[in-house]
Amino acid sequence: MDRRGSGEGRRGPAPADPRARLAVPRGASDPDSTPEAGGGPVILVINSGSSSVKYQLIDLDGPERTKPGKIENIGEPGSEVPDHEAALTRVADEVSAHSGELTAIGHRVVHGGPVFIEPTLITDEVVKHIQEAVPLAPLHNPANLAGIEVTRRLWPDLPQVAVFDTAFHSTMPLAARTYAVDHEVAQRYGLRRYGFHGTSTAYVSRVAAELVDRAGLANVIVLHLGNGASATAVAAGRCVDTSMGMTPLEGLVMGTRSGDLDPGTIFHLIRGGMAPDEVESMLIERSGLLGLCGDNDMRAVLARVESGDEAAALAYDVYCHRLRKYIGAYCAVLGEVDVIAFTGGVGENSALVRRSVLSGLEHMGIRLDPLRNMSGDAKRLISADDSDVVIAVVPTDEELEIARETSLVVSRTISE
Ligand SMILES: Nc1ncnc2c1ncn2[C@@H]1O[C@H](COP(=O)(O)OP(=O)(O)O)[C@@H](O)[C@H]1O
Ligand SMILES: CC(=O)OP(=O)(O)O
Ligand SMILES: [Mg+2]
Repeated sequence: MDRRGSGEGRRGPAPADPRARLAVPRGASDPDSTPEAGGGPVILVINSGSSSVKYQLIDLDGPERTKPGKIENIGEPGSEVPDHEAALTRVADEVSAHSGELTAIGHRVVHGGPVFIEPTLITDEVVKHIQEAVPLAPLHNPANLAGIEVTRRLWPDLPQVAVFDTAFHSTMPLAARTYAVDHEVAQRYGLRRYGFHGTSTAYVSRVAAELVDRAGLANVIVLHLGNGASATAVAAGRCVDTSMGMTPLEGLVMGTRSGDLDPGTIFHLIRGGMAPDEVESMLIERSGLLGLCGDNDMRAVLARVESGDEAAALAYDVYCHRLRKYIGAYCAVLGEVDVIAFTGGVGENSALVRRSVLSGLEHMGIRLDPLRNMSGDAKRLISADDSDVVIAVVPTDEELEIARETSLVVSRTISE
């Protein structure tokens, strides 16, 4: 087996007009039909965020899909989209030509709390549990819920499925998911690590394992670097450790979140006069790259580093240092690493970040090929031929993963 593989794994060209394929009539509008009745199941995937709603229609038989849609600036001053109701009504208009073909709606939900360890058909009870997890993901769950509430009203007859970021990490061993705090307090308050970005990590780790011909077997470190950022150690398809914790605040430096810090700093701030809510919003909304240099978009940070800006350079160095530290830690956790996979907006697009993060790790058998690292934005291997560990760029596809999981839940429900 050549663990380094040959390099390119580009997807085939997209059909000229994916909508044309989706226009094939489906049986899903017939209440007695199964997802297979009129062809492949067609899933509307909704990723409802605090200020944006991303959506896509996916026909799993192809898979064919519409262009991803995104409605931004929800509720912001001057925006034509005052709230999630308005945004999702717009989505309904956009997909109305296909609404008769829809089999189900799949929602990204960031925090599943202690209850959900797998994708779940949405009921009132499920909504209640997602609500209970709002304090654990205050940037994400309220927006996810807003999306669910509106689509349940707009499409009352369609099955709706919640696909949780936390689900993939439910296999995390106790030693990795347990905080070393007073046991009774931990029990009473439900303190434990959950981990996030699980849908993306499941997809990327599977593709990465296939890239090295070790499907289901490979040890993979997935670095999901988007607005939120996380590192996960995956052994043979199962999460064994991940950088985010009880909430999506722990771990790496992110666009606006601090990641790891001494909990003592929080008491220091509270004793110094800051209210707990103020500390929380400072740490999740005004920290990370934004807190360090005033920009949370990595492209802007990189442009400023280029022009010699010191604050941006420090922000960049802190970001890369933290990431390098987690890679070292997860090499230790996994013992042997087959692939390090970069994904998310930063991970997929920034050759510079990948280079900075991996520099100095050559003695661990982690060697980047500079040209492969620079070329293109598609799925590919970027390690040097003499690297012991394969390094890969794997564009994430949370939407496809959500569509697949949604379809599985719906099929299972129908056959029960
Ligand atoms: N060419 C690029 N170079 C560096 N960073 C990039 C590039 N393109 C996108 N990004 C970064 O990706 C981030 C968004 O990542 P993405 O995964 O799309 O976010 P989300 O978490 O919202 O899904 C942005 O903050 C931006 O800084
Ligand atoms: C959980 C999380 O951080 O998600 P995102 O990267 O979409 O903010
Ligand atoms: Mg994302």
